[in-house]
Amino acid sequence: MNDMTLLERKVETQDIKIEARNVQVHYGNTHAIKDVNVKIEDKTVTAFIGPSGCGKSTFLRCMNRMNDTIQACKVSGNILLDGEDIYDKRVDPVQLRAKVGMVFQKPNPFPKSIYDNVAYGPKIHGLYNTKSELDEIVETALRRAAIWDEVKDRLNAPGTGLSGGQQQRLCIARAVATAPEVLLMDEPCSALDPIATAQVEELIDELRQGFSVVIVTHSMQQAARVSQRTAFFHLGNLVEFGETGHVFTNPQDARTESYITGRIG
Ligand SMILES: Nc1ncnc2c1ncn2[C@@H]1O[C@H](COP(=O)(O)OP(=O)(O)OP(=O)(O)O)[C@@H](O)[C@H]1O
Repeated sequence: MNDMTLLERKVETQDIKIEARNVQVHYGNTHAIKDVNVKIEDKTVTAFIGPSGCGKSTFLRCMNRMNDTIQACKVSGNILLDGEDIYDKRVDPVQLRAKVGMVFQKPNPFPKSIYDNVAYGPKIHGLYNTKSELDEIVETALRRAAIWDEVKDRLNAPGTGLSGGQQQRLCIARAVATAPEVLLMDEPCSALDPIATAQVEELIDELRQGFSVVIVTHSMQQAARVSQRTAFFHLGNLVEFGETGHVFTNPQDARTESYITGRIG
């Protein structure tokens, strides 16, 4: 990794999209997230890194209340989206997840056509009036996910018939179709080959023009390639958070240094 390239890749400070205040997560007796405070910027890619089991996915799932579906999971503290607490009783988690979309580790298209995979969200959220408006939403989402040219002639074919990398870009199109403001990605490339990984990484860089993107990754190279901010978690603590170049070349905490130099993890 080229230190200078990383240090030179400065980013402007953007508006804060998500702010976590004193967030704690327990699964029964397991204290998975310990008093985490962090500000996630808009139009920025933030990478969550850290050893297995440190709480990266748990914290990611807090940001669109995916943990609500896990009975043993208890979340406390506040997570604010544009200043509004997403755990407020008045917030509908289904509406929230349209605003804060998620892409999972394994591509998981619905057993439906390519078109219907992307149209699903706009349909349940009533985001269009006419069929031609829906067609446009589907095309725009597929273009944003850099897969339109590969699927435009077979929109009625099943999504599950695409290659792994294409399926993952279809899932990104599905998430993008509800016009989210934040895109959460939990190891989105771990099931992909190097070419598909490179395509998705390029796409992540484009998506940040329109969204705040948060990505969990086991690959420090990937974090360095795609993100402008990096958060290092260790045993449920957010140990270090800052500009990616600085976290990788000049870590402030000995635990971060040990991890990035391969001594822990
Ligand atoms: N559904 C669950 N039920 C009980 N404990 C859980 C559950 N999910 C996660 N945990 C525990 O919470 C802690 C954090 O797990 P989490 O999956 O968030 O870590 P991670 O950093 O994403 O790990 P990995 O990199 O291996 O995916 C671990 O101790 C894990 O065993």
